[in-house]
Amino acid sequence: MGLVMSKNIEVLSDKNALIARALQLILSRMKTAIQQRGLFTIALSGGSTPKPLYEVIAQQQLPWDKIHVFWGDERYVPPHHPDSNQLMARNVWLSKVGIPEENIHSMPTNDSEPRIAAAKYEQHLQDFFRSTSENFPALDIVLLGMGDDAHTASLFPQTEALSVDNRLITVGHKDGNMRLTFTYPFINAARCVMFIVGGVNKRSALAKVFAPEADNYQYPSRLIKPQGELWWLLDEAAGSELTS
Ligand SMILES: O=C1O[C@H](COP(=O)(O)O)[C@@H](O)[C@H](O)[C@H]1O
Repeated sequence: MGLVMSKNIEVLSDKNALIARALQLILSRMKTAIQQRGLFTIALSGGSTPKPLYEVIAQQQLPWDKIHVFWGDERYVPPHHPDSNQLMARNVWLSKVGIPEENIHSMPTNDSEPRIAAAKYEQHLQDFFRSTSENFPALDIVLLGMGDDAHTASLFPQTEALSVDNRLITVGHKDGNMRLTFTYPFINAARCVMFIVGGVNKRSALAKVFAPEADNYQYPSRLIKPQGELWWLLDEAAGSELTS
């Protein structure tokens, strides 16, 4: 595993400033990716925090045919279920722009066995990136959130998913509910990993994630040490104690 290239922590004044900064970084990395490689790949996070970001991305004039959207995690529910991460992104962003359906790489959730769905999505990624099982593909951006238990994607504290280091996708679970998730080494292979974290309820988890020593299995966001850029974008409510 290579060295972490750069770690950037920014505390923005409020949620609007947080979203504006995330948008600026995404657009800049998108421009570079399209200039250098002809396409831009991004993995989305779910939950509530990124919704206003997706709404504002939908308002941009972008080369949609060159943009490929994946998900870093998904709740194991049908695509129209209110908990579905892809449903939220489709409703506020993807259904509102001219992105080709084949550029939307949603996680499959229709197999009776989530393990089979995880293997299918992994194969889809390997085929798309033309990588091999020894070679983890690098997305241009992996967007992440963080729960108040320090989980990220669907890598929850003290779960088996945290020890999977030889796959791209595995099965996670929260309170007995199954999920699909990128594994931590796959996230770490990205060119840029961007956490977007807001709200006072995230403060104590952030303190543990940034502590010089703490249990990685109790605070899974600590496992994220990408080979490319690492951004922690925080609003004042979440991040003020980190800078004081
Ligand atoms: O369950 C999830 O939660 C995290 C954090 O969500 P937030 O609502 O606190 O922003 C999210 O990053 C993850 O993708 C999602 O499945």
